[in-house]
Amino acid sequence: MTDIPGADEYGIDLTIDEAEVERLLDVGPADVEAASELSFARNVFLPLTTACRYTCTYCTYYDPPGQASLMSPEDIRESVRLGADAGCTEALFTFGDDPDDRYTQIHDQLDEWGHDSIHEYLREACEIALDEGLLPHANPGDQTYEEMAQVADVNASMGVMLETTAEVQAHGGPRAKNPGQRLNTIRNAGELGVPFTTGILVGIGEDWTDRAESLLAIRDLHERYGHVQEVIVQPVSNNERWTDGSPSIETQRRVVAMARAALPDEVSVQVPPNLAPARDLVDCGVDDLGGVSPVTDDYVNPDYEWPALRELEDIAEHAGVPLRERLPVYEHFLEDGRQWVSERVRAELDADSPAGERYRAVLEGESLAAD
Ligand SMILES: O=c1nc2n(C[C@H](O)[C@H](O)[C@H](O)CO)c3cc(O)ccc3cc-2c(=O)[nH]1
Ligand SMILES: C[C@H]1O[C@@H](n2cnc3c(N)ncnc32)[C@H](O)[C@@H]1O
Ligand code: MET
Ligand code: SF4
Repeated sequence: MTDIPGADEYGIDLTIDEAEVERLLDVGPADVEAASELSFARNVFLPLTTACRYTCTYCTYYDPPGQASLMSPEDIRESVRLGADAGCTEALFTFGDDPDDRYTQIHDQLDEWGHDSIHEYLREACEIALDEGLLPHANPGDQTYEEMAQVADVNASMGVMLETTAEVQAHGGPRAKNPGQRLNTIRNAGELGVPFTTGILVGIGEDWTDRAESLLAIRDLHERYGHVQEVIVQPVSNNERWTDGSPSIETQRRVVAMARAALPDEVSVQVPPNLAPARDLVDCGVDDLGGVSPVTDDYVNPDYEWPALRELEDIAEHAGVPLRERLPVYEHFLEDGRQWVSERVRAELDADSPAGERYRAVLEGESLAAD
């Protein structure tokens, strides 16, 4: 057992070995191997709703009740079409947690469009993306098993950032994220066999021991289910609500090395190239640059523009490794004999359609020239 807040409540029983924590506290950039290639995905970002039950102090994304918006099915279709035309493969749905819970106007709007819940609407949104030629990757924050089960077969992969196992001020107040509930979401994905993205948010008040413990918690869940495809090491970034700054380059180098040392080889370590100094981190074990968009902003961090493909190539060149485009679901999940990908998604990958051709070109490594 651990003392992670909320872990008992959700029946999360992790084995975190003190000696492993100690080992990770000693790891630095010199102790890990640099990756032999860098991957990235081309995505379009769909901020389904700005309503959120939480009020994280670093977050500029959420709007208070009364002001929050909901993308319409027409908005969604227009955005995914733009993305498909620009050669993207991923529809990234990231939005506020349980928005219909606290905001009556969101609930009423969903009701008007014939939906009982945000997850029912998310299902329709994912169907639109699949129809228009993109593979959905949804991160709706915390999800119960039933909620995730409602959308699992229309997603190529899903995600939620663990952020941290510690209780921090930044999540404070009456509407605080609960680490137990986030771990429960990651476990639900494992139970449902959904390829999963998670990560830690660095610089929100956690200490080094918390970072090691968070990474070991992710490793423990991955060891049980084999479903974690990547772990994002995300530095918190300044915005109009958060002015406490980002972690230093030295801290980021050490935490990336710690992530690489904590996780098995098949789990990628991702840094977002718009928020992190990727060039200065590639020798610390980073092997993925995440989803970058040629058509939409990073709505979570709107002040930080996506680098162009050319800049990603520069980062890879600086590291002396090839740059490779990937799909939102990592390739080993497609090859594995287990059913990681639903019939619905598999049909799109195999389809005799322009989208099917685009997906296969990415898998065959023939995509970069198309930019
Ligand atoms: O554009 C962004 N993409 C984010 N992504 C997208 C990510 O870069 C890609 O969607 C995945 O690598 C899959 O291709 C996230 C995905 C998750 O599952 C969890 C958290 C994030 C966080 C961000 C983010 O802040 N901004
Ligand atoms: C989509 C993910 O974006 C992260 N997120 C929210 N606000 C910030 C910020 N200021 N800087 C960096 N990441 C942030 C959260 O961890 C969320 O899970
Ligand atoms: N609300 C979700 C989370 O925090 C996803 C978007 S955050 C801007 O995980
Ligand atoms: S980070 Fe996610 S959960 Fe926190 S307030 Fe922003 S949208 Fe909500």
